Amino acid sequence: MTATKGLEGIVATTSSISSIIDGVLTYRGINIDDLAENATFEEVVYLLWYGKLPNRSELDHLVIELSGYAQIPQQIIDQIKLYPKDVNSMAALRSAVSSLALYDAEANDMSTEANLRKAKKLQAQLPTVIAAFARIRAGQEPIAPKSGVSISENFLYMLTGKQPDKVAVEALDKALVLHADHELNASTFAARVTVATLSDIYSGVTSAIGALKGPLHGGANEAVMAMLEEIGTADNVTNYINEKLANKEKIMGFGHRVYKNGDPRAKHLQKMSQELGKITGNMNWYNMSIQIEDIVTGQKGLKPNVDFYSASVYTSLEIPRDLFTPIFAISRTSGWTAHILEQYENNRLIRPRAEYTGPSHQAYIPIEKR
Ligand SMILES: CC(=O)SCCNC(=O)CCNC(=O)[C@H](O)C(C)(C)COP(=O)(O)OP(=O)(O)OC[C@H]1O[C@@H](n2cnc3c(N)ncnc32)[C@H](O)[C@@H]1OP(=O)(O)O
Ligand SMILES: O=C([O-])CC(=O)C(=O)O
Repeated sequence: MTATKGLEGIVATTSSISSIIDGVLTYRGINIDDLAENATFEEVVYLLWYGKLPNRSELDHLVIELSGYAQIPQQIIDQIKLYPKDVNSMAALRSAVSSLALYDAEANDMSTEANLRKAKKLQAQLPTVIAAFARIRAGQEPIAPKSGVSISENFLYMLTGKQPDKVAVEALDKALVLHADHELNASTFAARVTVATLSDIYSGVTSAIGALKGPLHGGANEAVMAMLEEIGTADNVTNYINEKLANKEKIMGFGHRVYKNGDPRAKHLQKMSQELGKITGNMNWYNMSIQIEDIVTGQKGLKPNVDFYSASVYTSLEIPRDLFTPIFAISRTSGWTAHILEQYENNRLIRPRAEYTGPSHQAYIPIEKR
């Protein structure tokens, strides 16, 4: 038995949800470029769950259904109020989502209908949890979700208490479309491993949130913004990046396990970053990002991934830095739950082997002789 470090190149499951073939990403066979240009997030959520695009009435129904599930139990709000004010936002989300199961009477109902319903509740409630967390730590009361409104609009409304403008809603919605699913990424794999024991969907999504939190995965978008803030202005970019590369440090938001010639999602986020920079009148983050890309791609051949330009996009939307990864989780809940439902449909316990590298033939030494 020989281990493959990081399971690189190992095909661990079949899936009909999303594919990355020759650098092209599709959801249910539809190119991500088409979805980014044309689809709303709810259309993509429907596509991932049901395997086809919704017609008008199916889409309208899903928007109403999701907004109908968006309210979170008072006990979750009370619990968030007890969290330390400076707690890590992904740790808060992980804890709150785990707790949602405690207040769902069908949390352990494993029927297909109950699991789809719980996928909808999770998709609807994550944005409410994150907005409530952000307001509570700022000393404000949480705002209840509106009914009949899209996830993007509702999230920005619950976060700020104001009706968000159309540009912001559309930008967030496109970002959610772009982050919704990505084959067998680490957090989706974590979700599938968890539910393959026939554990419940809340456990699967909680595992996934824990995996997404890390800076080698979803946590990179926040790390990118921390880097941009540390650099400060375009004048400092060259020295900063050259020094990092010389020290063999990783530049967050670059590189990918699967894409070696570039992440097809990055160009959409780059364009959004530029457009939002023009609208807000602050091109600093975009200009710095372009300069960083030139140096990192020029010197290392590494291309930006989905996390790189999403950092400046969310900053232009005035979203606090530590909500970037939770927003990724809002989007990826659609993919996680689609994969969990697919796993249940054709389940087998996921249990690989390890190549043992420890000592062998060791004698047991009685404790008094050690
Ligand atoms: C949504 C997402 O999860 S997208 C990914 C988000 N993560 C990041 O942006 C973090 C930065 N990037 C990385 O750490 C990596 O590129 C990963 C985790 C995305 C992929 O990792 P792997 O496929 O395991 O590649 P690995 O880390 O082994 O890198 C291979 C080589 O490229 C280098 N490299 C990879 N990424 C970077 C980077 N961002 N900056 C500098 N060098 C890099 C490594 O140092 C390594 O060099 P070496 O062979 O000289 O040791
Ligand atoms: O697929 C991966 O390894 C990481 C990624 O880009 C994603 O999850 O969107």
